[in-house]
Amino acid sequence: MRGITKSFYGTLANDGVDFDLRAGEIHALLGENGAGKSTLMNVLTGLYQPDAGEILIENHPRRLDNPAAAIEAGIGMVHQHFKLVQNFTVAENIHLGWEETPRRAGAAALEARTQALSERFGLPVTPGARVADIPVGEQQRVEILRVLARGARVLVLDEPTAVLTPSEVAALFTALRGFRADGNAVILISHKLGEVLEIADHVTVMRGGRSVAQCPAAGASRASLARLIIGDLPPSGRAVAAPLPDVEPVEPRADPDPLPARDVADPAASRRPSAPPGIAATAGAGPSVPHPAPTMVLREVSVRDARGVTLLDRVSIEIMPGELLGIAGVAGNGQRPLAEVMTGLLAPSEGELLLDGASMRGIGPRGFASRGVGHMPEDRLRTGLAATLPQGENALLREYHLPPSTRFGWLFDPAGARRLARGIINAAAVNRRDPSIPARNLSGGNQQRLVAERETRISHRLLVAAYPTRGLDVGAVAALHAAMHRLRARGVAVVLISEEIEELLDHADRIAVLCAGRISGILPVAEADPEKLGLLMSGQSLASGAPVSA
Ligand SMILES: Nc1ncnc2c1ncn2[C@@H]1O[C@H](COP(=O)(O)OP(=O)(O)OP(=O)(O)O)[C@@H](O)[C@H]1O
Repeated sequence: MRGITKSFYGTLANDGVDFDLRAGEIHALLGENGAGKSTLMNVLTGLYQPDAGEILIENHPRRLDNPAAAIEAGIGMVHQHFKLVQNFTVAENIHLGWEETPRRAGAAALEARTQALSERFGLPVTPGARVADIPVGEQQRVEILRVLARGARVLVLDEPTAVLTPSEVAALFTALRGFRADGNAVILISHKLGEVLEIADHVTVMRGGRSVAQCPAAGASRASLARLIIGDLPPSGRAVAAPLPDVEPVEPRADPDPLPARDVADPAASRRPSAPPGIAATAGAGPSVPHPAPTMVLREVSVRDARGVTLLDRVSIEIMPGELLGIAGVAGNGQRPLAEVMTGLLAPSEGELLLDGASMRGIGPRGFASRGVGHMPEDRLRTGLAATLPQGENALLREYHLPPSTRFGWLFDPAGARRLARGIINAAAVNRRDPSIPARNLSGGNQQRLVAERETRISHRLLVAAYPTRGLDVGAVAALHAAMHRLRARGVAVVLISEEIEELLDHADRIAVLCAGRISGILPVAEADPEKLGLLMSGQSLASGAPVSA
């Protein structure tokens, strides 16, 4: 790619980018949120037309007017959000819209062809299974097979490991190495520097819409890559907006209803970050030390979906003030319903949920929010944001009915609302500060930053954060972890749902493990290690190694 320039309504997303890819390499494309990585790849795969610059394939200029033209030229991309038809089988998805699909072929023939492709590329799939019924890791293999089946020689992957378990990551990397050994090339967009060092041959770093460094991966370290990504100086380039000079800093929303003194005998003790009371209690605090009341209690909470399938099965947890509770487990084992129950989006089918000792029955998400419960959902674009609304309105979603968006408790104050929205956007460090930009036009990482700031602001009792660092660059990950610890130090309870054991061991006070909708164990972090957590995640109990009884 030579001198690729692409702007959106005055934002220069790519500014004269040069990018070289060689046959037989895995090339990592790195850069902070909003640096222009996805835009560059969307140009390469024919989704966007560059304003200037050209693409050369084997030294010949090539116009890629649409994704079909890119596929024709041997370039295919697997996006972060999969684009499969959930109700179709794996074989049907592979053959959909493919000109080599034989006419009038029955299901058996398509499945046999799929099986052959699966073996050829070393990507195991179940040809006859419905996509909705297979795990995310397999859905990703289907997406990759779709691209490879069409003869791709360049495979572009956008944060492919964000949704994979460690063993799925290992299997993916084996397949990518095989693809490389056949003389093909892979471009990998990633924020996970450890993985980049493990798999990549070459690295290109983007900053502010420009390509600022290329180097071999051998000899690089996490620290050296992080420095190239964030830079010693503030990010340069016109794609990154300076903070708005006229914006006053906004304070987190104050707790309108602080805990009465009798609930917390010694507020200082209960809110001491280094000694979360949940652990102090199990460590044998004497009977004379009054225990603080838990912030949230789930008692035998079950959730069933409309078809009667059990999503959560008699979950009991107490979350203490100032405690960071990690939730480990393979995604899809009840994380989403658990987060939704804790934030009022789902009502328990059975059991009881208490916040600060009071039943939350019949109280919806807005009631949870106004009592100080924030939620960073796993699906930021569909659940966390109104994608087509301006980012300023998205920033206000939790506070549009409160001052300074309103006066006298009922009168909407447009100037106050604008001030607050701009303050939130600033504090979120979103790279584009114009409040009128639709949320969907922010880069993935910047969408996540906006949700994080909006939700931590209102979390004066509890923050439920599901996979909150997905898509964030190294600097933003550190900022988010710091924000969680600040909440914890103020006595706010934090629930961190993550698939990354390291993240949980580094930040949590206790770790609960979800497996098949049940809590298979809860460990103080001092007693947890990857092996024990792995056993619990697969439904074994720690004592006997036997499966947890149903
Ligand atoms: N369709 C669009 N309309 C308007 N602006 C866009 C559009 N797509 C991207 N942008 C802007 O272009 C810039 C670069 O975004 P891009 O998605 O390429 O970043 P990225 O490096 O992939 O970031 P991330 O790591 O957060 O995914 C951002 O400022 C973004 O807001």
